[in-house]
Amino acid sequence: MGQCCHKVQTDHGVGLDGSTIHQMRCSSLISCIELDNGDERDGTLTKVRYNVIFVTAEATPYSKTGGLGDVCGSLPIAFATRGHRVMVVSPRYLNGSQDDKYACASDLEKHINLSCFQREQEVVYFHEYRAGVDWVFVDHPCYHRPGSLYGDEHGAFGDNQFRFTVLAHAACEAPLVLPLGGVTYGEKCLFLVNDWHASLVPPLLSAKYRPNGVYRDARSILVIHNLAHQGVEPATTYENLGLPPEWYGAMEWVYPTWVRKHPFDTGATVNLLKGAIVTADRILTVSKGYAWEITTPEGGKGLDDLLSSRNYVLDGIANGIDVDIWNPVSDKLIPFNYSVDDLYGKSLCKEALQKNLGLAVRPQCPLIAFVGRLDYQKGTDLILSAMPEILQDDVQFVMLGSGDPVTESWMRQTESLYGDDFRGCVGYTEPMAHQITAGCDIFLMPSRFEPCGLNQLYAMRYGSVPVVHHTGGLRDTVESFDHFTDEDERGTGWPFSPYSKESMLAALRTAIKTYREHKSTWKGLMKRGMSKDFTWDSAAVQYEQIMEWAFIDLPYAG
Ligand SMILES: Nc1ncnc2c1ncn2[C@@H]1O[C@H](COP(=O)(O)OP(=O)(O)O[C@H]2O[C@H](CO)[C@@H](O)[C@H](O)[C@H]2O)[C@@H](O)[C@H]1O
Repeated sequence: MGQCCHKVQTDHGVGLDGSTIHQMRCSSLISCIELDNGDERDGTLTKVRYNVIFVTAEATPYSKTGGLGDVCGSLPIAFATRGHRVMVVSPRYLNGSQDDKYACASDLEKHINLSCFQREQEVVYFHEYRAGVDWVFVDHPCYHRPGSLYGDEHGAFGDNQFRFTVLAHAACEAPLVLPLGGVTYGEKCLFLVNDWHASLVPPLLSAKYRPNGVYRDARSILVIHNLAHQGVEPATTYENLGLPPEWYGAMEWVYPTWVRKHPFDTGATVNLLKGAIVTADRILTVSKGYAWEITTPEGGKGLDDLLSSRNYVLDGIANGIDVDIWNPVSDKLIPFNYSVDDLYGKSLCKEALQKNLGLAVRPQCPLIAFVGRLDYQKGTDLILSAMPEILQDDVQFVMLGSGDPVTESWMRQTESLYGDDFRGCVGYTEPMAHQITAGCDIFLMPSRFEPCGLNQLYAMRYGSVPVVHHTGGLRDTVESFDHFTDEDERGTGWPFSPYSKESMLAALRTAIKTYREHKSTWKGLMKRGMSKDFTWDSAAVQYEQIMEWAFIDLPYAG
């Protein structure tokens, strides 16, 4: 650790509850965390310190397929900055091509046997202490294989239930057995379990640990980043989970009759996310809008009744972003830096992007971008169907993403058809994502549903004006601009509704017209977006409130 910028420094001190404080404590109100680049980050200290255990399948910079990785890579650091003791437990994925990401994580030489899948499964823990956070990686041969985190070119891995059952069991043991910095986290901790991959943690606390007198002082919060993925497997796999037989009801989920395949199909499954919804002490989603949507039949993906029945512990907190990584003032991945007070660099970024993509360098031509996973959720079908009409206008359009093979080949075909105006970059790299976000004028995000969405936040921070479907977190984070009523003083973009090609085209046309004909209005939109507070700080304060409530209530005991 480097020298702290403040006066008093207690490196690896001992907290009120006897646990080790790794970060520098500078005064009673400010804490200071050293970041990867050597910079320090200051934060206001929390009033109550918690031992927080994030359990997640992804955490940048180690692993990422989407927004879950971004959130679990940056929110833990925000918590640590506020004075909490924070551990992140995720798998140690080795796929042969990016294994160096774990190079700084050392083997804790702690071999633990976990009881699941009818035998003892041995795991080992690796650990890196970085930016005030204990990053703990669960090592098991099931995480060592080529492909992405959840599958390969043949589809999802067939043993994902096994892989994430192992993760949940290992995460439950970690606070008890790992003396990080010399002291374990202990039983009085708060598990923040993210999505279905980590969802077995709350049932394990309730069914396995608490009846044996362990974790009676712990609490769990389920954070739903995406309800579309629930970890559903045949009911016969229940015995693999390492839970007592009498807890089957908490995990069971029965498909409605119309989905069943044949008359003897009972529809019975085990659903890991459902198990967590039943047993977690609190439930959070990543925006208030999505928290409401998942209690409706349209947005509940079959779990709306259950979620409604737990409405009193359900809440939404919009994500922040890593404002150090996504900062146009200092971003090293973009060719020119700029700020809200000096936007000249943005026009240079646009020029560089046009050159880089082989598009005509035309400063006045509106450049529209889409960056995201090519997935049903992201509404790429709307873009596909509207593209001929979009390109009738004098605009340029760039798409970056990978995923659905049909959309990928459509992107290649469209590029060969509309080579002058359209670029379809199949794949995903961080430098390309940053360059497109900085270089475009209009950022299109027509997601069918969007729990929070990060790309619209990145876009606004980079002065690119979002046009989004009016749903979930997009509705919560993009403030609608209306030049008739707002007199150019409010609004950061154009949310459109309903979900249709026509309404998306109408919003895009308004954006294009504003860009072309109302330059000062456009600048206002850019500047208001860039000036918004996207830091994790306000989200972290809201999380603390939920944690406080979780500890006031008795834990879920069945
Ligand atoms: N092909 C690709 N491969 C790898 N990375 C890619 C990629 N395409 C895009 N990305 C990147 O992944 C992130 C996507 O974040 P989002 O929040 O928009 O969506 P995602 O649906 O993954 O996350 C879910 O979780 C987040 C976090 O809570 C919610 O914001 C969101 O609504 C919810 O659907 C961005 O950093 C983006 O640039």
